[in-house]
Amino acid sequence: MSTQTQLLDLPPAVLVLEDGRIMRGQAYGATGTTFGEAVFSTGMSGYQETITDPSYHRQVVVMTAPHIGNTGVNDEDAESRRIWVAGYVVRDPALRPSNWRSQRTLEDDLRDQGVVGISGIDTRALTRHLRERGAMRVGIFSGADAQQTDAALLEQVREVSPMSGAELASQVSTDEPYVVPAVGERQYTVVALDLGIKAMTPALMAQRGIEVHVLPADAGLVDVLAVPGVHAAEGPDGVFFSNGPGDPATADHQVDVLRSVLGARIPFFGICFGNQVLGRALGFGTYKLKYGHRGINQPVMDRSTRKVEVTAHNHGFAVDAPLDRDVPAPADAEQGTNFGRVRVSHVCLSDDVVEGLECLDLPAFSVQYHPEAAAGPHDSAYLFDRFVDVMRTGRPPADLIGDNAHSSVEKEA
Ligand SMILES: NC(=O)CC[C@H](N)C(=O)O
Repeated sequence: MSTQTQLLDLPPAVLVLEDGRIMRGQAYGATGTTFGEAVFSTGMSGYQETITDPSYHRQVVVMTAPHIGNTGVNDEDAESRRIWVAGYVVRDPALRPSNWRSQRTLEDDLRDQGVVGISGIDTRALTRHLRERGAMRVGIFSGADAQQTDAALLEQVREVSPMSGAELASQVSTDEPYVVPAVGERQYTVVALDLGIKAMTPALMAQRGIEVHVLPADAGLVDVLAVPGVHAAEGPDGVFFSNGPGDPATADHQVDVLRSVLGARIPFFGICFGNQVLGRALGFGTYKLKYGHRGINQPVMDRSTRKVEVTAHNHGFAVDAPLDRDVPAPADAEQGTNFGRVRVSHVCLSDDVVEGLECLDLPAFSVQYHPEAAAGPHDSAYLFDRFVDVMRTGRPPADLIGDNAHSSVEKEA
């Protein structure tokens, strides 16, 4: 228990993992009860972007950095309209934020939005536990709710539905389509399917002259094709599938839409959930990682340039595709499609998890991590330039390596 929070006589709180491990602390944020999947994030900064990332819907996030909240929160850095984490676990929350951009404390926002958290937790021990046993269901109970027997609390946790098999994109997606205008002259029009999109993604596209038409997760091929491109004969110049919460094995609708998009040779880029949907559309499976990748310091290699990037991650599932060779898309034999060859383009250097896919015969690619880097390093911003180059030429990304070095907005800046 931290001395800082101990001094403050806060209501008690208890964290109960589905395997029976129980940790005690103090109420943080809203007081009450919450459930979700316990996962840990290793980012030392960027907590505001983390909690507002819709991909964290139904997840209780444990922060491994011991001090959280030091720079407060502001009206500019949120990645969506609200906080999505189902619960928040910290060791030593900052009692008084200090930053020129700070407008409120982190705890104010958690409390105002009804997000139940817990502080004073030995987050290092909890992280090691999750790393050894895997991500699992968890409950946080605080105030009066903490006054139940451990057995009663555990029983409630074990009734929560697991992340595997959960379809959640429709719960976080926009209800209505909206447009993010291009900065400067409009050069391309892209349809972005909102499976849990973060604000930084359309912003980075807009900076590159892209007008982004964000559509709800249940949009069909007809809706996609109804958006006219600047150059394309029919439909938009490109299609993008965003990050998002839940199990990609449930995304059958989006897989069908994407198969049609690929069949029409419309340039495609996907991030995170979008990468998993591309994997499935091409005929690969997805699987659940033991404890996932979450944080802003994961080493990934772009295998076409052999450059290593430090990258932001938030994923609990991954695509099951062979690393050692290019393969024909399994869907071609199984579904009668004609997608051609596929390559794993990016790989995580910590554990060899597939971090990107590219088609060798179609203008389509995706990454499992977050080039929009909110929060995180900017090493991977070139992928948005690669998307522009793929739209400009209509060619597979591997044909263009070298070209994209010339079109970086960041380099011009
Ligand atoms: N950030 C994301 O898009 C996450 C994708 C998926 N929900 C996963 O956990 O792997």
